[in-house]
Amino acid sequence: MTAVAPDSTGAAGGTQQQILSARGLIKTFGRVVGLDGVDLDLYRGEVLAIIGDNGAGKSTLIKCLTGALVPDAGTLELDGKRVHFQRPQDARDAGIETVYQQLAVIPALDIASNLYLAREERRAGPLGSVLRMLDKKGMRERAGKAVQELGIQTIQNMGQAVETLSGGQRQAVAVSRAAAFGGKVVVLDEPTAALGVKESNQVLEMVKSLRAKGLGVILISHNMPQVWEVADRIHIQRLGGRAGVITPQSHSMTDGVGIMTGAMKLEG
Ligand SMILES: Nc1ncnc2c1ncn2[C@@H]1O[C@H](COP(=O)(O)OP(=O)(O)OP(=O)(O)O)[C@@H](O)[C@H]1O
Repeated sequence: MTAVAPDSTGAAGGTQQQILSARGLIKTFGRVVGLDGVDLDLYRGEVLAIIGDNGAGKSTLIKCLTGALVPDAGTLELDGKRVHFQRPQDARDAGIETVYQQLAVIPALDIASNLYLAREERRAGPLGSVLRMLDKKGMRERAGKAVQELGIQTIQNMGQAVETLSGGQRQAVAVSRAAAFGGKVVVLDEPTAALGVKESNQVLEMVKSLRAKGLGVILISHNMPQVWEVADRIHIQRLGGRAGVITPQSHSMTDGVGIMTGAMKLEG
């Protein structure tokens, strides 16, 4: 399905292919309203940032998009088809990968093994035996290619244990894993929160590479300068609802914070 990105939200201007579309998502926790009817649109080859104050519903929203929570009401379409995710694996199988702040990597395993966690590739055993063997060499080669494609030059050896990597490099492994298998959408929850300036910049460069590969990227962040640097559009959550969608060109950081806190209202 091809949809035209609304001009008011500034997405690249022309026709853009919509990957993900959520309409009227509602999620309550007892009497607490997490989401009160939220719409979200994501296009191919764009970075959509989600910003909002604490408790605005950002995590609840991405959990509903990635199968970690099942919304009480609302619809989700991926590539124009209705999807109903009951668990994270459903979203992953459909092409949505999530990198949480607490990284889903196993420190003691090497990079290639982490990339292929729960997706190990096997090859035929010696002399055509029916026993299939783990294709370690093949996995390392392909892992190296995935990491290289994202422009992560600092990781040299795919056999290196992840626990010996820096924070930024670990994040890079998690993002590579998502990019190598996700195919369509990568969701990053505060990917730079625990990183220094140099490592944060590396992660932002990776985000740009994912976009250049045509993936849709959703980036939750409290770091406004980073959001204004990397996002194509910015979805603002406030009190469980979508307060508006802006772009770094249409609005300043001060405006964004104003909309987040309710000090400023978007027209229309
Ligand atoms: N499992 C839960 N049980 C009860 N209430 C919840 C649960 N998860 C979220 N909430 C509530 O839903 C609302 C939205 O929370 P959410 O975590 O989505 O916000 P957030 O924007 O991600 O906040 P933060 O920036 O602080 O992480 C909050 O009022 C929160 O207390």
